[in-house]
Amino acid sequence: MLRKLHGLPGLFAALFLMTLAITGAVLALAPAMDRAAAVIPAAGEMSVAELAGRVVAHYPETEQIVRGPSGAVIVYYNRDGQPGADLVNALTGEGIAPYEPSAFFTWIKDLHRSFLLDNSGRALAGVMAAVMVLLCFSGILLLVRRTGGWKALLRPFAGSGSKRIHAELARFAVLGLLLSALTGSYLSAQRFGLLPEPVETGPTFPAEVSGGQPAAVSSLNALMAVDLNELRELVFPYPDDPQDVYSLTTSGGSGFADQATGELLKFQPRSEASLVQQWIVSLHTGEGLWWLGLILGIAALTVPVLSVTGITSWWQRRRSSGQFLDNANAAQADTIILVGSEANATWGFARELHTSLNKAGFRVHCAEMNALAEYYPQAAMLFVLTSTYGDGDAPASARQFMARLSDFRGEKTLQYAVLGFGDRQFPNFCQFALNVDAALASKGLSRLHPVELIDRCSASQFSEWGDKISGIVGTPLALTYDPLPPPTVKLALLERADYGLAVQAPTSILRFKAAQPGRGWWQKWLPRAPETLPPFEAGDLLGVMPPQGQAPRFYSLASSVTDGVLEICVRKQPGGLCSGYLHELRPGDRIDGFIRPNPGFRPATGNTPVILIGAGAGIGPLTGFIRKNTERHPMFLYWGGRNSHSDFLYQPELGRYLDDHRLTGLNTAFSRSDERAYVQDKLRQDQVAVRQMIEKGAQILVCGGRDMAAGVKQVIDDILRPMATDVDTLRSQGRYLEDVY
Ligand SMILES: Cc1cc2nc3c(=O)[nH]c(=O)nc-3n(C[C@H](O)[C@H](O)[C@H](O)COP(=O)(O)O)c2cc1C
Repeated sequence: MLRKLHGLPGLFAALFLMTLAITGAVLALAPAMDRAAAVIPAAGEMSVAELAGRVVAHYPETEQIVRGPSGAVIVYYNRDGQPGADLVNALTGEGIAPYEPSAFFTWIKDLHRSFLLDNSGRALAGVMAAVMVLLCFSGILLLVRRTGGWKALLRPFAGSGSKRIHAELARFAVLGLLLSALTGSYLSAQRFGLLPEPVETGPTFPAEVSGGQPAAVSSLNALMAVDLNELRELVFPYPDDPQDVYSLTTSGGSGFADQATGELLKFQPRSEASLVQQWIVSLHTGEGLWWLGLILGIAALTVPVLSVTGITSWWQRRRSSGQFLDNANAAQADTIILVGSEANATWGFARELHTSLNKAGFRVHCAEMNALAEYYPQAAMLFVLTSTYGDGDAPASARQFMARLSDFRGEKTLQYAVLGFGDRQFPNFCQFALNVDAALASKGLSRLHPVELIDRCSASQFSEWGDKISGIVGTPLALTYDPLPPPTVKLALLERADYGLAVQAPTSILRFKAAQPGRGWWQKWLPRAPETLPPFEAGDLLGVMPPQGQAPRFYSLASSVTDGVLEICVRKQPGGLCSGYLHELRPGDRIDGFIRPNPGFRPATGNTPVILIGAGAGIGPLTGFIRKNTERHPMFLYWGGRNSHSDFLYQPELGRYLDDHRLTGLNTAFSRSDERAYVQDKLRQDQVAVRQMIEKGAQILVCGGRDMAAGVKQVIDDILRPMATDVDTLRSQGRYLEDVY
C-alpha cells in the first residue's frame, strides 16, 4: 500500500515534477547571483537618508528607490519624460548598469509557476507541489521501513543499482524537497483561495502635512533613523507639490515622512500574518536567504535522477515480481501466492502457479512475502514459494515477512502450503522455507500440504508438487515450468597465483579475460565486436560449468568488470570436481561461466565504517571491495589463514591498499603459526574498537566457510551484548551480510 502510494503518483507526475524541479533549481541560483552582483554595506553602516542623498546626487529626477531581497538597490527615475531604471552602487549612489529583469529568468519563472499556461497551468503546478509532499512523506516512511526504524535512518544501505541510488539520494534531499513542496503547496492554495492571504493595506495618507520648503533628502530625520538593510522601498513626493510626502516601506512596516520637517508622520508596523507570509515566500524562493536557495536548488536537482531511478526500480519490480495483469485484489482473492526471492528465479515458478490456478477458475493474488497483509478476508488457500540464502536466511523479497507475521490474523479456514527453492550444495538446504512453514503452523494455521523442497529449480520436482496440489484442489494444474539455463560466456585464464600447498590448503587466485565477443546490444552492430566481459561487481557470483556437464558451481567474484579481469579465489576441495578442474587450468585454457548477481552482498557507501571479516578464499570478494574503495571510506579487514609464509593471499596488494588508505586497518590471524589464532580471536581482542565502530553505524560483511561464519556470529553477538542488540537485528537493518559456503 505504502509503496503504491509512493510509486503511482510519482510515475504519473514524473515529467511535471522534473520540470518544476529543474526550473526551481535554476531559479534558486538567482538570489545568489543577485547577491554576488550587489554592493551591500554592513548593518549600521549607512542610513536610508544617506543612500537617498547619494542617489539623488547622481539621479536628480529620482522617483523611487527599491532595495531587493538580495540587497541590490535599484533607482527608478524620469529623465526628459523618459522613465528609466538603473542598478546602483549602494555605497556611492552611482549607476552600475541599466536594470532589466532577465528574459531568461522570467521565462523560467513562468515555466515553473504555470508550465507557460494560464490559470490551469498554475493549478497543475499547485497539484504537483502537493504530489511532491505526498511523495516525500511516503518516501520517508519507506526509508524507515527499509532501514529498520527511525533511529537507523542514517545508517548505510545494502544493495546496489537504481534502488540504492534512489534511496541514497532521497535520504540526502528529502528535507529540502519537502520544504519546497510544502511552501509551494501553501502559496498555490493561497492563490486559489483555499487558504487566506494576508492583506496589507498600509497606513492612510496623513491628514496633517507641514507644506513647508522641501529639505534635502539626506537631512530628513525619519529617513536617517532607518538602516539601509531594512529598506524595501522609498517613493519620492511629486516634484513641486509641497503637500506630498515620502512614503517609506521597511522590513518592519510602512509609513510617511514629511519632505520639509523630516518628521515621521505615520507608521504602521507589518502584521504578524504578513511576516509569516514573507517567511514562507523566502523559504520557497530563497529570496533574502541565498544560501537556502542554493541548498533547495541542489535538492531539486536530485528530482530527475530520483524520477529515472524510481521508474527503473518500478519497472524491474514489475517485470520480476509477478505483478501480473490478471492479479486479483488481495481483499477479494480466494487464493494467495507469496514469493520470497533474491535473484528472481522463484518468480518464474510463482507465475506458472498463478496462471494455472487462474485458468482453473480461482481468484489469485500474488505478491512478494514482504507485502504480507494483516489478513485476507476471502482467502482459503495460501501458497508460499521461497528461496533461501546465506545461513538459512530470507531472500530480499521476504526479509520483513517474519516481523509482519506477528500482526497477521489468519482465518482458521485459511490453509497453507510452503514450497522451498534451494540448492543441496548448501548445508542449510531450503532452511528459510522450513522456518516459514513452522512459523505459519505456530500461528495456528493448518497445512494444505506439507512443506516440500525443490533442488536447483528442478522442473520435474515442481511438476510433481503441482500434481499433488491438483489432487488437493480437485482440478488438474499441470505445472510445467523449466527455467532457461543461464547463457554462458567463454573465459580464458590469463594468470594464476598459487598459495597454501605447504599447509594443505591449496588455494589459487585465477584471473580470466573474455574469450568471445561481447553481447551488448550495440556490439551486435559491429562487424567484429571486441571481446568484452559481461557486467559484474565484486561479490557477485561466477557460475562455472564443470566439464562433465554437472550442475554449475558458484564462486564469489574478487573483481569488478571495471578492473578489466574476472578474478576468483578457489580453494581446492578434497575430491572437489569443479575446484579440481579449475586448479588444473593453465594460462590460455578456457572455461564456460555465467554471472549471477548477488546485490545483497555489497558494502554500504558513506563514511560509516565497513568491517570485512573472512577466512581462507573468502578474502576474494573482500579484496575486491577494498580495491574499489577509491573514495577511501573507512574499511577494516579481519582475515584468517593458516600460515603467513604459505597462504597469505593478496599480501602485497593489501600492503599497497594500506599505504594508499583504501584499507584503513588490517588484522590477520594464522592458525598454524606460533600465535595459533583464528579470526574470531582477533575480533575478541579488538572488541572495544569493534563495538565503537558498530555504535557509529558500521556495517559487517562476512565471507568464507560456514564454521568460520558461525564462530564470527557468536563473537559479534558477545560484542553486541552490552549494546542490547544482536547480529539478527543488524542483519534486519542490512548491516550484517554474509556470503557463506
Ligand atoms: C549466495 C547464495 C547463497 C545461497 N544460499 C543457500 C542456502 O543457504 N540454502 C539453500 O538451500 N540454497 C541456497 N542458495 C540457492 C538459492 O536458494 C537457489 O538458487 C534459489 O533457486 C534462488 O532463487 P531466487 O533466484 O528466487 O532467489 C544460495 C544461492 C546463492 C547465490
